[in-house]
Amino acid sequence: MEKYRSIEEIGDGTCGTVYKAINLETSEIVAVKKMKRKYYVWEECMNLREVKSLQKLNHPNIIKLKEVVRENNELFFIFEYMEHNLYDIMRERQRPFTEEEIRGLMTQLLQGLVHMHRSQYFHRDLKPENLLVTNNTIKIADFGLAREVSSAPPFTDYVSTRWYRAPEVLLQSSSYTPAIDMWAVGAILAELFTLCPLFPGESEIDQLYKICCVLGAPDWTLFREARNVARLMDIGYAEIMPANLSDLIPNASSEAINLIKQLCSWDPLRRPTAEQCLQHPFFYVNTWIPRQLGDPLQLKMDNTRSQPNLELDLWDFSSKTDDCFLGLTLAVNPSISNIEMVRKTRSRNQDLLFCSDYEDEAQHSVFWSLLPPDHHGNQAPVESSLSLTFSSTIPHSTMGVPQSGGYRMPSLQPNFLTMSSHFQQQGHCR
Ligand SMILES: Nc1ncnc2c1ncn2[C@@H]1O[C@H](COP(=O)(O)OP(=O)(O)OP(=O)(O)O)[C@@H](O)[C@H]1O
Repeated sequence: MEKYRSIEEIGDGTCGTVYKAINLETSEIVAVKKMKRKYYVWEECMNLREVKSLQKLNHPNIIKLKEVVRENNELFFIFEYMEHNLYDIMRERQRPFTEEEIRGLMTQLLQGLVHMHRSQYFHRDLKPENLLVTNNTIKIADFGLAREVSSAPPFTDYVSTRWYRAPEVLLQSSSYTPAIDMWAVGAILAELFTLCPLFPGESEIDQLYKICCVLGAPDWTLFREARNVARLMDIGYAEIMPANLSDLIPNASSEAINLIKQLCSWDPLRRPTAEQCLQHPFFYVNTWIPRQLGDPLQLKMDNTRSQPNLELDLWDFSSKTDDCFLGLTLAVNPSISNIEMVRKTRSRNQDLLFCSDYEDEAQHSVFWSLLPPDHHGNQAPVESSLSLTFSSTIPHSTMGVPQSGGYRMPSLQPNFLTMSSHFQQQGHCR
């Protein structure tokens, strides 16, 4: 890692800490993700989903993995650097995005997804934090959970961010499809309009409940797992009527509302693919006349937007060794359900998101706050240091000698480096 000097820490995720760094040989600014767990053998690194998937995915809207370096049993991913993530952009935003801006972002996201799904991968953890943005270009990042479509179910090792989690995953279906990414796209699309998450569940049950409040109860004749909703939530789910999405997202055009509705379908089979989305009229609207914002719900510009907790599904924890999260010791348990059922009063409308009528009583509504609370072995001796370069634009260092444990991929060019503690000396790495 001696050719990289870290500049600042820019992200701290579940699997790794991300630093902005400079390549001293080329002066290129990069993002270095230092994985939190140790990696003692090179094969283990190359089996990581992030490596396996990104190595195959080459698209302008998918983050580029330039190099993988293992040094002192620590693993570093070198990515192209992006200036922002969509979460920060939304949090800091003072005014809503225009529909034109949203179209631009969504088109790119969908194009990246078309490529990913066509390449037989699905992401499984799409969320605003994993969408990186520089100069209006958006790129999908964090492939730590990516899976091959063809890989055999059951998929029991799923760890994703609750607010963007598809109902079939919440309902513990063990064989889900790329349609779970499309659900997340629907939730992100809605959020781009309101700058607030559409389904800010505080626990898995609360998550399902909030989905019910917006979509209404699922039709179990069409969607097999739907009957679990009633069992899990201990409610007569048939009584929950859908909310009017146009009330929840008053600044969205009818085309946008229609697309969100399709993407956020209970039944994964009803969700459009990324390719189909790009054909949706939402992407062909030239002019749009904003609707009157006279609804009880006013769009709340909320800069104190919080992050969802990341949950580890500990009872379903995979025994597979290639999962980056196996090294984690931190588990955040789902918080208890905190559904607030209040009477619909004008005075609270600014802070509350209207959800749906409840139990057929017109004056009763279910709300949740638009201002959720903030929550959001011994070291083995040094044996080798090596890296793989994924981009031909990076000059290869030829220092050092190949180690016997070195792993060579047919399509990649190994780039062996001498061991160095230079990167760690910057005081950023743990
Ligand atoms: N290439 C990059 N350029 C700039 N910032 C980045 C880059 N990659 C990641 N980041 C920042 O670091 C954060 C964490 O990165 P990443 O999601 O890859 O880590 P993680 O440990 O897998 O996180 P998670 O907890 O979401 O699984 C991102 O949300 C983003 O803000």
